[in-house]
Amino acid sequence: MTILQIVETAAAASLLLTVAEAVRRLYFHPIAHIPGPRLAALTWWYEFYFDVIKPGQYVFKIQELHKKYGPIIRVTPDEIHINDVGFLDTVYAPSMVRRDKYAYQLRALRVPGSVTAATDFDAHKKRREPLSPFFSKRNVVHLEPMVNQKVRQLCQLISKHAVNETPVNLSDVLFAFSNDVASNFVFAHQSDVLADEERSATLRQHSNELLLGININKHFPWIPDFLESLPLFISKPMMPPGLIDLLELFVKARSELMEVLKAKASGKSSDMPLGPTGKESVFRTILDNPSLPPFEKSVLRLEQEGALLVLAGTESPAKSLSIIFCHLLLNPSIFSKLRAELNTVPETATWVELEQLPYLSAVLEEGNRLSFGVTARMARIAHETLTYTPSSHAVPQSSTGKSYAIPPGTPVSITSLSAHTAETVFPDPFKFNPERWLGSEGRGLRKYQMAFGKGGRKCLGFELARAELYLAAAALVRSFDMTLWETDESDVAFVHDYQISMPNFSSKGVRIMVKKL
Ligand code: HEM
Repeated sequence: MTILQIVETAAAASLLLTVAEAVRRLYFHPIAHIPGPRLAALTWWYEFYFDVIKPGQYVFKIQELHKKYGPIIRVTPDEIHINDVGFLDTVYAPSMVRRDKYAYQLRALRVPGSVTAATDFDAHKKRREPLSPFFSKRNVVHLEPMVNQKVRQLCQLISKHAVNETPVNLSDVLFAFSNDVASNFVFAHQSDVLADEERSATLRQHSNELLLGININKHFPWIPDFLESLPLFISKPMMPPGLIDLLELFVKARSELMEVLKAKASGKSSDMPLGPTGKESVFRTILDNPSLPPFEKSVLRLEQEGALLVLAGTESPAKSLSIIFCHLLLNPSIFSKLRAELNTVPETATWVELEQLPYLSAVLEEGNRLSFGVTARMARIAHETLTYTPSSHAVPQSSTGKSYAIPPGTPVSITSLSAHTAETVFPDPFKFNPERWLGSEGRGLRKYQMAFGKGGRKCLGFELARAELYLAAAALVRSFDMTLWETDESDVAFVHDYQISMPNFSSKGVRIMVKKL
């Protein structure tokens, strides 16, 4: 056989295989009966187009596709999306129901050793269980003075701008605030990004740049794999600054871990008051856990766990608070009502006391709803056949009411965009309207709040995030008169999906002018 014949045979064979696979996906695939565009069923390039070429748009395209194809659609060759909040509890089932995560989607995150990246139900449970007491409400209450100290520092920084009559980039300083809180909470050390406003701005910008690469990581994981496999002096000039920051975060997590290992080996105990977990840091919690096997305690895994906890704990609380303040300042009557309610409690009110305030709680719920939490599809995989029958919340309303069997092993998701804009539960969904969360009807809406996820994989940092939101929002509203500066609603609008919501690329963040009260 000549080389030409070999090439021709190989080309013919691969063409034949491609056609056979296309036919399988269209007609013989276990989800071939699910409606949707033929291209999405045929190839992941369809998703790639709306993820990367039309940047961060697939989540919006999916909403459009539902209008044409109904409340259940096939969004990639393997995956289903459902636009029906009546099905939320089935997809994001409670923690005792076996649901796996979808490995393909986790490629975006690049922290395989973290709790959030454990695809298998049992592996996830093993990782999450030792962490849970550290992130419990009791332990967050114990660490509340640390959060309060950061809130005071935040207020002092903003006060300086009041004196100098200069604008504050709230997005930057809130990023520094939540980064410090997350680092100090996880590592039990004193991180102080808030002390340096310029550094805060740079870190937030780098973090944005890292997020902008996240959709490419999912489609082409070999690109960051390749970069990371090279010696740093070669790869560093090619890396986006956010990836360099991430690698530095791994190094920081590793050095924190080494300190903990040293203290553990020497039997030295902490001189800090230890609180309900009896553990000083998250690493100590994991290392002392008797039921975790040694490989779960390896340095490589733990540095990824530490880095993920800081990353997850930084972006989202900062984003929610920026969104909340932008809407409060666009709606002065809501701001005044909130301040009036806050003035009914002493300035020293604790987080648990602030939680009793209905209007503050409603403002935070509404801000979290419009933050959309994790905006990417967070698919879950059931081990049993699921049956989807459109509920009264299905979008569009199904005229046939036809049921669909979803075979075991199929990734299924309902995005936070679908859930938070469901008109049957959130009428006029893009309006900032805290009133909708008030009273018993308002409380009933909480089961549709997806900002923190739902079920066994719900946000681990939920209580810490709530403490930050209550304490920071209350302090800022009570301490300052504020107006937006060169900022409008478009600076907090959900325009691109990069795992979290992003506004127009030209946005500089939420900026305000302040007067100290
Ligand atoms: C407003 C603030 C926050 C929001 C909106 C938020 C949102 C979310 C969401 C939606 C998930 C589920 C992701 C999924 O299903 O794949 C999640 C998971 C997680 N979050 Fe948060 N989060 C916030 C704050 C925090 C904080 C402060 C921390 C820790 C310091 C944290 C740590 C985590 C971790 C470790 C997970 C993975 C849990 C697991 O897989 O078991 N989050 N978060």
